[in-house]
Amino acid sequence: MTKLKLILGFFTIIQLIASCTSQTKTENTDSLTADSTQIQKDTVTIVDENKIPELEQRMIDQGLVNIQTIDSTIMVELKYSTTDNFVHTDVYGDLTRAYMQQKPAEMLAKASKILQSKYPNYRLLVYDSSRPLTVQHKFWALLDTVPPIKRADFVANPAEGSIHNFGSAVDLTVYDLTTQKPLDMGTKYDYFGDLAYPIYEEQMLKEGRLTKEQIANRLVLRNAMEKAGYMRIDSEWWHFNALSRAKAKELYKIIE
Ligand SMILES: C[C@@H](N)C(=O)N[C@H](C)C(=O)O
Ligand SMILES: [Zn+2]
Repeated sequence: MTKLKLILGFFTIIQLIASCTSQTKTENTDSLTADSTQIQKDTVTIVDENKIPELEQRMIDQGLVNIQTIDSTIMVELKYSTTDNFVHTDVYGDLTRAYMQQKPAEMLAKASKILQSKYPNYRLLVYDSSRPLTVQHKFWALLDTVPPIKRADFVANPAEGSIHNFGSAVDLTVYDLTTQKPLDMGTKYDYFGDLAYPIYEEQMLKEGRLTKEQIANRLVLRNAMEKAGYMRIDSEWWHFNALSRAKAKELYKIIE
């Protein structure tokens, strides 16, 4: 009997300790939320929403603007700030907002308006905009299986600099609010092959590798961007330049 009491007492103490610990964790979570910080996935990772990431601050200091402050309907999902990209690495860290030089950002807002005036349920979805030169070097080095002459179709040579490095190029698609999905463009973002080339679309259609609908979807994006003054490139349906590389170099400082 005494032995049984002792065992019961022992389990009661263990339960008490366990409940105290979980209460402390809940209290901590509550106070952290009130402080506008977050606990992610119940781990000890604490994100301070008020702290501006170092890369973002550098871009602000260079005069770049958050495109969503110019047009809040533009959607942003920086793929290089995730591992869902062609290098399978998060190369942007805590940068999650998209920045551009003022004029290119205004041109993007114009494209967004043009798109929505024809298709009220469509939104521009930005995958990348300003990109530091250090990241451009990484991309170039990682694609070393492709000869430099062809590689430049997919990743601009860092020796010359990408127009992204001057805050004047954007990678994007069209998002449909009705289906809650991006439009089918025939390839994923950063698919580096013939199927992504706007100049081969007619040929790909004839060969049955792209459908009429996929090409029409690309044209929805391209028409809005070109009407706003953006220029497409031959090799990637998602990439648009606000101005030439020479003009970008003349007007803007490179993002190191
Ligand atoms: C890497 C890809 N998303 C891209 O933006 N390519 C162009 C050519 C660039 O690097 O400027
Ligand atoms: Zn691009």
